[in-house]
Parts: sequence; C-alpha cells; structure tokens
Amino acid sequence: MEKIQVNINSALKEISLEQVRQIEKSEAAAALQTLKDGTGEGNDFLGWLDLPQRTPQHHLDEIQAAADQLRGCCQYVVSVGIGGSYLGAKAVIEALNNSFDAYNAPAPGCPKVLFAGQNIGEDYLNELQEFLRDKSFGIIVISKSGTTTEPAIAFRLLKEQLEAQVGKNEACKRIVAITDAKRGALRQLATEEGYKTFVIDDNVGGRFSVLTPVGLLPIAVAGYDIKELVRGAFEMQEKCAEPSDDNICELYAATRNALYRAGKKTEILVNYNPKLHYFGEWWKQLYGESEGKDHKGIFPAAVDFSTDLHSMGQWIQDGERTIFETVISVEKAASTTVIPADDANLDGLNYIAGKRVDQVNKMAELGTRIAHVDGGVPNIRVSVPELSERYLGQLIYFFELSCGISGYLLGVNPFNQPGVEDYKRNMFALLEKPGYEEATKAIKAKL
Ligand SMILES: O=P(O)(O)OC[C@H]1O[C@H](O)[C@H](O)[C@@H](O)[C@@H]1O
Repeated sequence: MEKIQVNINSALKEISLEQVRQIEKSEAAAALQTLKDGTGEGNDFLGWLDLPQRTPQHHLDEIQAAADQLRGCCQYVVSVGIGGSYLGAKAVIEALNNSFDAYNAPAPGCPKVLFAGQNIGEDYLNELQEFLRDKSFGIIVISKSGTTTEPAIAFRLLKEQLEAQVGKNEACKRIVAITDAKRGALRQLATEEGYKTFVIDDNVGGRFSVLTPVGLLPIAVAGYDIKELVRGAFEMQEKCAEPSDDNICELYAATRNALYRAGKKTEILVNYNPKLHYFGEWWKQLYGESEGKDHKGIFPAAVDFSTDLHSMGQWIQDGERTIFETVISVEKAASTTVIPADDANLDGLNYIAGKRVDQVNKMAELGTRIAHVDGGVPNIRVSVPELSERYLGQLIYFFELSCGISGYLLGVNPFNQPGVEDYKRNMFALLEKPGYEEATKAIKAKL
C-alpha cells in the first residue's frame, strides 16, 4: 500500500540504530503515552491530538457552506492572520495550487485566496489595497487570541475598504471571523457587526490549528477537499495512536533527539518540490515554538532544493557539522514532462533526453543525499506518495504528533510560547500603548 514512510538509514553514522530504538522504546513510547493520558506539561492544549477523529462531518459541511458562500460572491478572498492563523492554510494551498495560478484571472466561482496580516509592511498593505480597489473581495479574519497586532491592522484597513466598496451590509456578509469562543477583541467585534464566525477551541494552540476552521476555511475557499484532508489526518492518527515498533512518529522523534544529543543542533527540512516551500514555513513554526525554550531545542531551518543547493549547498556540504537534514520526498509528480532530444546537442544534455524531469530531480535528490551523508550530514527521509489533500493531511498529523512526542523527549512544555510575548511588550511600550506606561519608561531608558 502506498503510504508515508520514514527512513533513517542515512542518519546512522554518528548515532546507532540501537540508540534510536532504545529512545523509541523507552522515552518516545512514554512521551506518547503521556500525551494520550494528558498528564504532561501543557496538557490543557491537547485538543489537536484526536481532532481528526472528533471532527464531525456536519462541522466540515458548515465550513464548506461558508466557503461556498464566499466563493459565490468574491473574486478574491483575503485570509488575514499570522503564525498558526496563516501558515497551515498557506502551506496546503501552495502545495496543491498550480504554481502559476497567481498569473491567471480568477474563474467564476473560484476565487483566489490572498494572505495578509502576516507582516506590518506598509508598502505590502498599500499594494494589496490598490490591487483590491476594483475587485470584488471578501475577508476571512483569523486570530485565536483576537488581539494580535499584525492581523488587526490589516483587518482594520481591509474592513474599511470593503465597507466603502460594497456598503456595510454587504461587507458584513463577506466577512468571516475565526477566533476564540468568548474572549478577545475580534470576538467582540464579530458579535457587534454580526459576522459569520467559527470558533477555535481553547485546547488547540495556533500552530496545531490547521485542521480547525483556521486552516480548513481558506483551504475550502481555494477549492480543495477538506474532507479528504481530515480523512488523511485521521488515517495517520489511527496509525500512530499506540506506542509500537513501527510507529513512524516515535521513530522520527527518537531519531531527531538522538541526533540532537550527538551535537546536531540544527535540523534542515528539505524539499525537492517548490510547492512545499510553505510547508517548510509551517513546520518551522510548529517545531520552533514548541521546542525552542529553556535554552534548549533543535533550530528548525528549511531549504528548497535544488534551488538552494546553489546558495546554501556549500555550507551544508562543508560548514560546521552541527546539522542534519529531514527530506520530504514526493514519490510521484502529478504531471509528465519529458526532456526533448536536440540534434545539435550544443548544451550536451542529450544524455538525459527521453527522461522525465522528475527522474532527473530524483537523481539530484539521491546524489545530494549521498554527498551530504559523506560530508557528515545525517539524513532522515520522509517519503510521501503524492501531493494530494489526503497525503497532506497525513503529513500534517505526522509532524504534529511527532512534535508533541519530541517536545516531551526534550523535556520542555511543547504547547506554550512565552518567548513570543517579549517583542510585543517592547513594541507596545515603544508605541506608548495605554497600560504600558511603566514599560514605556523602562524601555526608553534603554534607548
Ligand atoms: O491567532 P493569533 O492569536 O492571532 O496568534 C497568531 C500567532 O502569534 C502569536 O504571537 C503566537 O506566537 C503564535 O503561536 C500564533 O500562532
């Protein structure tokens, strides 16, 4: 059967299979059990663990109906959010989209999903507003806390623009808010304005929320099958629910921790498919916020190969030996392109004429893996049969569960992110936000 597989053979130079098995059998199995029992740190944020199983069809139907409503009246739908309220949807849509979709005008009933609120770039926002000036658009505004500054600024601008373009009544019908059930400024605003809303459960953290309306609504608006995505996630949930010898989440978590203990402080997530660029961004938040604390944690980096082999390849091959790679390898390309023969053969490429581009890509992958392993970079390979909703759902749950296990192996609470607050406190103090007077004085003294 085609399935997601994890192969660690190319990671076993500086660590042994016995070491990995030992961690897997004892610590990883215990970590998985702790997650299941809900007895570990951060156990009030475990709602994602059985989310695929708990998600009823009627909930997915309700999300689909909201998506269809937006699809029916908008050329563009702007998904406003940052971090976990943005990266999951962006990752899935980019993985499934035609790479050149951005250049096509939207077809009737198939709006394009744009993303905003993930930066405070004045020019970015200005250009977005200019772009939308003569377009019909709607907004999905997503913030679990309902108080995050970046999306709040973007939403304030876009809401004002939408109301000016279509009137307040119509604007209300084109705005969907996804936020906390009760708390936060966005909840209050949505209630007062009468927006359609979806709730992010208290026990699902932002970076684990892609399989809630946070990710599912923009993905459905983009025209992808959210039932298949959740079905895939459920398959992985069932497959990896129990500690066992062939639990790939335990295997991945145990291997990366064995490598970390052997001095490999940076994990580079590698893809050989540009469609997975944002999957790497999603993964970086998942692992970075979950593990980077108490002055510990593998640094999660990501590269797109072969593109970045021509910029980062030298460092990876020959720089400081504190890194390992996890390669997401997509087994099957969705289309077929064969390299043509050329009589003149001036570029000397006739030796690959008749081969598929994907075949060349696979040899680039294999050749790179061998070179990097020879160069002292351990390599974990996660193979995915193809890029589809089902396998992306599996992959998402695979990385989420592995992350929970891995965080407990590291000895941190994987479900909080106290460090993210520090920059916000300084920014609010510098902007002289009411209530921050003391902090404002303190930070001004440092300038
Ligand atoms: O969804 P929100 O509450 O707006 O949060 C968006 C993001 O920003 C925060 O600063 C957190 O560090 C992230 O975990 C979160 O995903």
